[in-house]
Amino acid sequence: MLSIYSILLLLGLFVVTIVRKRWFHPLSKFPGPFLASQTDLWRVYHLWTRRMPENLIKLHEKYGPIVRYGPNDLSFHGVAAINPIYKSGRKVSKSNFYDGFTTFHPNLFGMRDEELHAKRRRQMAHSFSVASLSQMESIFHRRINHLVDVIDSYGPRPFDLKELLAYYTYDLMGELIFNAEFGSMAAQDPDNLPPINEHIFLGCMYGMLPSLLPYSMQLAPHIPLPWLQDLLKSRKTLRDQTAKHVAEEFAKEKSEERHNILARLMEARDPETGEELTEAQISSEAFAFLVAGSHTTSGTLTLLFYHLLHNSVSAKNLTEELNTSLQLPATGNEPLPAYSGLEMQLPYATACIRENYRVTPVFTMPLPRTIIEPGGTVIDGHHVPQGANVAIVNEVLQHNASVWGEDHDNFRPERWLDPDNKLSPNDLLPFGAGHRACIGRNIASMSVLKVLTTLWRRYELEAVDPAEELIVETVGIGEKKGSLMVRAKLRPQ
Ligand code: HEM
Repeated sequence: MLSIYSILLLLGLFVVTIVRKRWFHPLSKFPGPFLASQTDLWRVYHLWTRRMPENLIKLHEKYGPIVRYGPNDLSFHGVAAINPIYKSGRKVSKSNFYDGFTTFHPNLFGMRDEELHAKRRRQMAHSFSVASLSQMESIFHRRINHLVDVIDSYGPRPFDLKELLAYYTYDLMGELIFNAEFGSMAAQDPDNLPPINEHIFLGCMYGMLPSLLPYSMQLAPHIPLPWLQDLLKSRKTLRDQTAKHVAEEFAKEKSEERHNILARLMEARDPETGEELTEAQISSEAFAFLVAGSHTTSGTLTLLFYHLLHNSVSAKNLTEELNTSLQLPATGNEPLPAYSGLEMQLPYATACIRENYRVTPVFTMPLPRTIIEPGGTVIDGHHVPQGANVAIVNEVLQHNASVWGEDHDNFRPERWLDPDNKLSPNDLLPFGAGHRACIGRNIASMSVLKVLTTLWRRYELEAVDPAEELIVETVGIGEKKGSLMVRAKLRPQ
């Protein structure tokens, strides 16, 4: 039994800890919810609600440009914070949040060692360039034509566009990365898709409780929660499949010319040292591509189609632009136009895509950086001490009324085309910023523009429920809640 003195001592320690964290902590001058200043569990709870970005937007409206949303964590919502947080080189580094994503081997996304990252990025960058991807454009076209065939097969019947886009993206990634046929569009069975968002959820959960790492990762297999065990099993399956595809590619004769990311990575050399990537490194990167690139792209496309299907002005303007600018027969599986130069040719479609990234970005997890500069640094006019974690949640930045106006909640592509109010795409962060920005953005951009133009040009799409309200749920990656049921009619020639 604890004596009364021990209980009083524990109580005293408890109170001292609370007082210290709230009033004597290096971040105590920054406002925020009381509970957030005390425990990381506050953020875990908000992640669990699937509404973290919305809640952070409200907190910024209440507390101003900086919110202390964790004991050692600050969220910023001003454009002026982008450069010091994401573009100041070695003054900051990825925080221990990212350890939640590097379960076995470090990969480009999760690695915190900046030297290692710089080397890996040098080795990989060329494989993701537009020039390199242009040689793989036929893969995009094959996958889009398969999507078109499936939509055609529905005739006047309604179908879930969100689901088809998920199959399209997953199969695209399979062929683009591994030259493999994942077959999800052919099967049209959602159970064939790996639970990628759940992987992200688990990664964010681990990462938001960094003091429990690595115990949480070691304990997880022993926690008898069926959903957790299923998730760990499917994560292992995906990892094993990835390793198998990589091993197969390594076993192939090197003489034949191959155009896929894996083949490119096998040929890749560090331009400074000539060093190659090992099979284990490629395997862990390929796994990360599937996780980082599949649902992000299909989720983005789903939201884009939702906005266009529920916004008659934008829908009409887009139809007009595609009819006049795109020299494409509306029907038939003719070759799709090349990506290069397409954005310039289609300013309205480009504005729609940009506006979708602004109003409903999918990569909504905080992207925290730790200040490593001795003496701290100045962000948006405020001194932040060394050791603090600082982040911008892109949805928070992109719903800052002082930047985007009072109508920031509305999908209005015209805002990007207004010559009197020049907005800068650099003030958006859908793909992050600086040297850790998305390496796969060219793949995503090609997919989004090609799928949008092909489907919109070919079909008159109609939402089954034109009054459906949009709900986005986010587990670090956001997605439209529920299905996106549509009907498609071939446009007249
Ligand atoms: C619409 C689709 C996509 C979105 C919105 C997106 C968003 C992002 C964001 C915001 C980051 C920065 C994370 C940070 O600062 O911590 C990132 C990084 C990354 N993304 Fe993407 N991404 C998309 C598609 C892809 C694709 C298709 C791939 C791969 C095939 C990919 C692979 C990666 C990798 C490897 C990183 C880490 C880069 C580094 O740290 O050097 N992403 N992505």
